[in-house]
Amino acid sequence: MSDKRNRKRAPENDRPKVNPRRVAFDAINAVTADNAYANLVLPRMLAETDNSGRDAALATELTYGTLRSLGTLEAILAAASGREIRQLQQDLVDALCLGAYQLLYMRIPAHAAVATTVSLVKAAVSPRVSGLANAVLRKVAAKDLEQWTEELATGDRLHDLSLRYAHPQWISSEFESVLGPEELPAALAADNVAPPVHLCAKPGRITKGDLSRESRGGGHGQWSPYAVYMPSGDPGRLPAVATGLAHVQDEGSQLVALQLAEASLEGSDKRWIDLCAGPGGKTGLLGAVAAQRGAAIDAVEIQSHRAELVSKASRGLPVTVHTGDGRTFGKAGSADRVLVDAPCSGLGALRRRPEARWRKQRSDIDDLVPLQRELLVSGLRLARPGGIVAYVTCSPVIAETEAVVESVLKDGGAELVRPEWLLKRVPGAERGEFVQLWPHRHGTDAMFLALLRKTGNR
Ligand SMILES: C[S@@+](CC[C@H](N)C(=O)[O-])C[C@H]1O[C@@H](n2cnc3c(N)ncnc32)[C@H](O)[C@@H]1O
Repeated sequence: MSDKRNRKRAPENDRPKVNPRRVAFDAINAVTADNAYANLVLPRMLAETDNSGRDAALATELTYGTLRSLGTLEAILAAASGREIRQLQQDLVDALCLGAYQLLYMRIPAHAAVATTVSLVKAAVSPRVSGLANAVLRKVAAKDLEQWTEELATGDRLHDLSLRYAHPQWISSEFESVLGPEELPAALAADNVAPPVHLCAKPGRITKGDLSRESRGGGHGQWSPYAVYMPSGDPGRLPAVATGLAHVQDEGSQLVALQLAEASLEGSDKRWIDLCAGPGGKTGLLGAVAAQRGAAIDAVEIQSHRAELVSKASRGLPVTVHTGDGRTFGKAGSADRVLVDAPCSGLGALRRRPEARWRKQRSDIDDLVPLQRELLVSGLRLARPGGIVAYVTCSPVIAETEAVVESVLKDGGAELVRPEWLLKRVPGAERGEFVQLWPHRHGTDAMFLALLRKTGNR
């Protein structure tokens, strides 16, 4: 076992300097062995080991890149070692994947990648298996990624693409069902590129220009009127973010929230409900828009710690946060606009969460669909006749997007509305009567939106 759990935090001045490969190994091992999330565990480890600048960038590339490519790396390591990868101890697999990633995906010379990984295995796994590590990595180094993926290709198109772009085959298949075969490689490739941080300049609180200057030249977003791209650095350190004038939010998430606010509506427009609000990105943006229009929002979140995040995200805005179940919340017919940003598989945000694709299973989606359906039904119950409901997921998968909407529409009392505002701004976002954004087309997460109008009593 690695000794990471025993490493105590040393006083500031005599903290041990830990090399970036060891930090990456510890982070990868925390993800594979302890189910940690890389984006939470790595920044903490970097801070604890005083790694910053180029060392931190190297540790981040090694950790994120290795985790993203795990399935492909394991397949190559299995072929190179001539054994099932599951037969090896987890720490050794992690170190071998880290070494293979450097050999196949980075421009690190083979002798350096092999030597540093063998040293790491000696120190962090066991000297007994360093010979095995050396032999396996030398075999991996004998071919480049192209040659390995050709060697492991089966001729099954989806299998071969999934291996090449490091996705589980079932995810490739789900994307293909929406996109078709031609665009699939681009969609898979886009998941392997870390996106810039997207900021949202809350309307009426700070301008895009001021936020862009504060974030040292972050460019204006392409689609959302409030988006600023932050090229590098910690957004939490920006005064505008620290004081709540701006927040971190994917541009696609901004667009779908704004589409709810921009949908045309006759009659009263004062009471909005955000039915699945945590952690509060959309509530923060919609709260700022509501403040400008004299409307108010009830934000509902079932998990209390996430409800606290919503309160923080909407400080100073006309938002009341409720910890509760969106399926039973509120009075029927009481809302003018309702957002149902349903819990979903998150397959539209794989580029942000390096390990996520290997953790999810198709059955997770089947488990979510009944809840998604109930939340949408509740959203329609809460809307007044003529009121607007936006059903949103951060996933393009048919079962949790259009299939949910179509099954709810069958019950009557609602009709689809064309999301005009968004479709005019964003070319290539039309998916039948719905919106579908994509990382490879729009540089946003793959957000889905259906806009519905309540036509009668439900
Ligand atoms: C996709 S996230 C929402 C993201 C959020 N709208 C934002 O933009 O930051 C879905 C949220 O719904 C919450 N949730 C799950 N089941 C719920 C329920 N029955 N009622 C209310 N919230 C629920 C989850 O805890 C999660 O925080």
